[in-house]
Parts: sequence; C-alpha cells; structure tokens
Amino acid sequence: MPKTARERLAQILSDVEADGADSAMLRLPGSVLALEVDGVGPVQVPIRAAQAKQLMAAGRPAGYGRGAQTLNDTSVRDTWEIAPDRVSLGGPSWQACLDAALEQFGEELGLPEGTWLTAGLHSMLVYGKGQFFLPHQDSEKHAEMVATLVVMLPSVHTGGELVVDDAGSEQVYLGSRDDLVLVAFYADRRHEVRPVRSGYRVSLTFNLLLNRPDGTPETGGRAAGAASCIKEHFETRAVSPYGGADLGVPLRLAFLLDHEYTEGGLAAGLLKGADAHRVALLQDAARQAGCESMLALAEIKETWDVLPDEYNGRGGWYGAEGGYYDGEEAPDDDFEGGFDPDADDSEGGAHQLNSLIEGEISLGWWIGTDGSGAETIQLPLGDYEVCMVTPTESITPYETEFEGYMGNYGNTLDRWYRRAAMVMWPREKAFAARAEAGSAWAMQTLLDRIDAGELEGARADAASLKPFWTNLAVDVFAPALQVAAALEDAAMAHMVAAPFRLQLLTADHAPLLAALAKAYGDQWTLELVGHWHSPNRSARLDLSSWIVESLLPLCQKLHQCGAGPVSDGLAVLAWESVRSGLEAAISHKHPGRRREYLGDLGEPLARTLEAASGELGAAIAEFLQPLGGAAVELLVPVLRALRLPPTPAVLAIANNCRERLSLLAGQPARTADDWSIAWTGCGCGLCDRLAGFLSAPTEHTHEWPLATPGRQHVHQQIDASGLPLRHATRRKGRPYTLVLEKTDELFRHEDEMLRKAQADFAWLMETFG
Ligand SMILES: O=C(O)CCC(=O)C(=O)O
Ligand SMILES: [Fe+2]
Repeated sequence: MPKTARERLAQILSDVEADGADSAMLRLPGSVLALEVDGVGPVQVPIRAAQAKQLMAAGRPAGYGRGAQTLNDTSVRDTWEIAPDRVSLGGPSWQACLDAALEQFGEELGLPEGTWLTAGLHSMLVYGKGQFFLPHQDSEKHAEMVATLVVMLPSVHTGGELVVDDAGSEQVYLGSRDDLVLVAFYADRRHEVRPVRSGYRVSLTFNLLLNRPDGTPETGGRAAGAASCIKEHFETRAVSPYGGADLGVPLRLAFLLDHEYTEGGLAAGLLKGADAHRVALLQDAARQAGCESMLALAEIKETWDVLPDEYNGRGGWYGAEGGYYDGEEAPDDDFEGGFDPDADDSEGGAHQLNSLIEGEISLGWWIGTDGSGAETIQLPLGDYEVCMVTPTESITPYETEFEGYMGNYGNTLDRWYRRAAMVMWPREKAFAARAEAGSAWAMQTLLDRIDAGELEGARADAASLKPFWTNLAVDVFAPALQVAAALEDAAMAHMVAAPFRLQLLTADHAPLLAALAKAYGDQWTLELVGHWHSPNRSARLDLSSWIVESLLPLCQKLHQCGAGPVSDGLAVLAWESVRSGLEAAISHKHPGRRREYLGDLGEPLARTLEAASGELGAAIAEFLQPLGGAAVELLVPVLRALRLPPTPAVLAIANNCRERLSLLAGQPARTADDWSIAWTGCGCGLCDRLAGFLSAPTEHTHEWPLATPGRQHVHQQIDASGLPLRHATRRKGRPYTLVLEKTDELFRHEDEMLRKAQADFAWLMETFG
C-alpha cells in the first residue's frame, strides 16, 4: 500500500535527529570547585566521613513534590538536603569550567543552534549508607527549565548510582574519588539514585534553563518536502479503516511530540531534544503549506490486549510506573496529578503488550506558537488526523490499570499517557478548526466581526459551526449567548445557543437572556431554555439542585433586566419539574420513603414559589389543596424552607397545612390493645387475607401455610409498604409456614408522628398565626 501523506511526513520528521542524547556526562578535576557551607565551613574533597556527618547535621530530610504539596516519605526519598542559599560555590576557574561544561552539554543534548544553558543551584544532597531516591521526574520549576544538572562531589563510596532513563535504556552514572562527575539530563527523564552501600555520597543539583535569541532555527530544504505532505493531507479525503466510510477532507493534522511538557513549558522556544527541531521544521512547512498552527497538550488512553502472565518478561523501565517529583512544589497540578506513588507494580510494567484494541486521543489545552491564545479546549482526534515518529506505546504511561480477563478480549490493560502535539490547519479553515475544539476564542472572533460591522461574514462563520456544535463546556456558554443575541437571525441564533445544559444557567446570564428575549421574543427564549432542559430529548434531567441554587436569583435579576415573562416561564418550568417529582413521591407506598422524597422537594418547591408570579403561585396552592394526608409531609418542609415574606399563595398553603395539622395533632393516641393496621395491597386474594389480619385489632400473630410463590408475594408487599411486621418462614412441613407478627414499631411510630404533628402545628401557629 502506498504511504499516506501523514506517514511520509512522519518519515521526514524521523530523519530530523535531535543529534543528541537525553543525558550526558563529563568529569572535572575535584580541585576546580571551592565549596563552602554555612555552619560547616569549607568542604574538603574527597569528602571524608567526619565532614559528611557535619553536612548531614547541617541539613534536613529532603521532601519530594507531589501536586502542590511537598511530602516527606523516606520510603520514596531518603537523603539529607541543604538549601542553596547556604552553599557557596567558588574557585578561580569554577565559573569558566561550568560555562564550558554547559556548552558541551548543550551540544550533546542536541539543543537548537544559537541557544545556550544557564545553571541555577537547586540543592546540596548528602546520602549515607542505605539512603536513596526512587525513580521520579524533576518538577519544572520555571517555564525555561529544560534539564537538570547533577554534580557528584568526590568521595569514597559504593552504590549510590545515578540511573537515568535515556530514551528507554538505562544510563548508569557513578561518582568518583577524585573528580567532579557532572551529569545533565532532560527534566522529563525519569531517574533515580540507588541506595548507597558504603561511605557517603554528596551531590549538588542545578536547574538548567534554556536561553535563546529571538528568531527561529534554520530548518533547511526538508521543510519544502514536509510542506507538500501537509498540503496533500489537507486535500485528500480520509477513509474510515472500519467499513471504508468517507470522512471527508481532514480539518487538521496533529503531530505528537516525544517529551512531556507542562502548560508553562510548552512554547516553541523551549522544546526538548528532537521536538525542538521537528517543531521548527513543521512550523516552516506549515507556513509554506498555508497553514496556521498551535501547540497543544494531549491526553491519550490506550486499551491493550496483553499476553497471559506466563509470557511476562519484565520490560521497560524496571516496572516503575509510579513516579515522584523532587524538591519544592511543582508548577502545575494537572501535569503530575497522575503519578501515583502507591501504584502497585503488578498493575503496570510487567505485562507484555499483544495488540492494541482501542486508542483515544484528545487535546485539552492549547497555545499559539507565538505564545498567545492559551485556552482550555475539548477536542477528540481521529487516527486520520494524527501523525507521530515515536509510537505512544513506547512512552511510559502515567497510569496503568490491568483489567484482567474481559471475556471477548482476553486480558486487557488500560494505559494513560500525556503527550504534547503541534496541531495545524489550513488558514482559511481556521475558524471552524478552532471552534470545533470548543474554543471561546471562536465566539470572541465572531463578536469582533459583528462589532466591526461584518455581520454577513460572521453569519457565514456561525453557520459553519453547525455540524459539530454540540455538548459544549461552560466556558463557551456566555460568549455563545452573546453571539446569538448579536446575529439578528433567529434560526442561527438558536443553533449557536442551543448545545448547553440548563444547569449552567445562573443569575450572571440574566442580562444575556434578557437581550435574547429582546432580539427574538419571549417565546423564542423560553423554547431555547426548554431545549437546554432536555438536551438529548429523552431523559429530562433532575432540576432540584439548579432550582435550589440558581432559580430565585436568576428570576430576580431577569425582572431587573425587564425580562419578567422569561422569569415567569422559568418558574413554570421549575414547577413542572417539582410537580412530576411530587407525583412520583406521593404515590410511594412505603411511608418512610415517601416522607423522605416529599421532604426533599421542600426546598425546590419553596424556591419555586418565591420565584413564581402571582398567577403561578395560586395555581400551585390550588394543586396542593386536594392532596391527601401525605401533603403535610411536603407542606411543612416547604413552609420551613421559605425565606421571603409570604405571598397570598404561601398564606393559602399555610392555611391548608394548618387544617391538616390540627386534625393530626388532635387525634387521640392509639390505645394499648389496638393492633389494627389499615392497609390495602394489590387487590389479589393473598393481599386481601393479609389486609384482614392487619386490620383485626386483637390479632397479634398469624401462621399461614403457603407455597413459595405466595410467600414471596407477601414478603414483597410487606417490605414495599414498610409495614411494622416481622415476617419469617418456618421451614417445616409442606408447604412451609409464613409466620407474621405485628411489632411495637406500630405504637412507637404513631407516637412519634403525633408528637411531630404537634410540634409542627405549634411552629405554624407561631410563624403564620
Ligand atoms: O542526588 C542526585 O544525584 C540526584 C537527586 C535528584 O534526582 C533530585 O534531587 O531530584
Ligand atoms: Fe531528580
């Protein structure tokens, strides 16, 4: 099969070598560095035991960063640390030697032409026998931090190797008795310090920052070849690998990078290793192909079929799926949230991948290559839009979950990765390409065009949203409403404003809703709101928490904005939602559950009454009037949840409630010998017999020989109605006997209800008179 444009592009990019490694080492004579530590004085090399002990005494146990926290856990990191402000580095030739070393590291790590490194001391570390630091990544404390430099000071020791994961293979670096051993590695490389077996190991760590002049590196003639692949990609219709459906011409192309980045570190000038060269070349090529580009962070999930356990070879980074960050807090929670020091080894590295079942890639954040326009987005990518040199499975996942045997799939393993990407699209399709990512930028662009008087152009752009304008995130809600109001086209405005959920609507949106009502009418606006209430037309969402939190302030603000009819419409919608909850709750047979469900409706109904117009309030009061005795279980919670001065409707409800409560509170208590329970079942003969036993005031127990199906029915009826009845089966004879016994709960419960009714009645009289 001929190669696709994407595959040829990946081929061109794979030839762009970082011509560099991920880590590099060089040695300097111990004598070039004169070192002094506050409270210890000058440090003599090689460092001997007595001085190492002084240094330990001057330090404190080192922590490691996880999220925003710095943790101390000696099973992860066990070493002594001295803060950099207590360490001075000198010696006549130290700075010159360090500068020369950094220049050499820059070349060996393959940093772009014209850039240079500078080093900032991060800490001094002292390891005694048995001390170590488990595999981890260093947190990138500054956007410019691309690498770490470790300087191992001369001392006699064994163990304490610094092991760096260099593109999948381990590089092991040892300290020396007489020399300074300098090791530099990209900051996203996992590394560890193995336990010291004898003697003392002392090291200095530095953050290496990348400095660059303005202007981009030279990319050479390859850019033209890459540009023609990009053009071809955007001109060739994609075909689904499953069933061959025509997917149309791709709207974008995402090239996945090899290193990991934080939001702060993802900038064209700060890329690591081969990424820097490839992105420079791609930027050049994209320009030549008439494309716009952005840098993005991608989340990838892969589901693999893995070989059964007996095939397991332990591959990869010696099973270390968990990771830690050293030092102080890390810049970005999200970036490292997934590293789980508790990750069980058996979850991860030990499984041998067989075949990929499914892969999902989506972009969650992006930024312009010029550093502008950073925003959170939500953009799933199809395989036909993605291209890479390094396959994802050869990268270390940040989380792994072994599913075990999944029936049709054998053993499956889920792996999650974070990668960065450069995304591009044809310049003339920029609006759609960015809008599809759920970009608030796209909405702002439309508003700017409308403000500039380009209403026609803005409408054409807005129309292009239609195929993918669904299920949008909260960030886009307000801007979309603003655009909708400005379009002056009712159908298009509906399309732009439709794909949201009612739960997002708060008092802040009242002015926008009022503007929509002014532009397109109250009816149109209420239809839109109705659409938000049932985005998928089938399942209506439970509105209770929205009613409790947002309805009243929203309605009040709508009135202030002159949109009273919209407010009234929202209150009607809220009432419809409460009413359907009410109808479901009141028909519940189990009195305990019915009371609970009705009680839960108290607050939503109170807020609805407060938001309701006089007319709706009257209708609600009227609806509640004829409800049976159970109404009290709703009315009391409603009245107790009210906060505004009572309206006529509220007073009518209070009256209704008072009448019912006075009846309940005035009832005589059950006499001690009255065991009658009023109940009706499903109407079958068994239920009738049960009802007969229940209603008899003197019958306390009942023995009932009954075959299995009948017993089951009776058990179910008793449980569903929450009857105060013990019901057990005596497994003797044929058929078995159902033994029923009324319990004291009958008296206790009624007594409790009576006292509650009396307390509620007193409260009501005091509050409403
Ligand atoms: O002590 C060392 O060699 C390195 C320690 C380290 O990895 C760190 O501090 O992050
Ligand atoms: Fe480290």
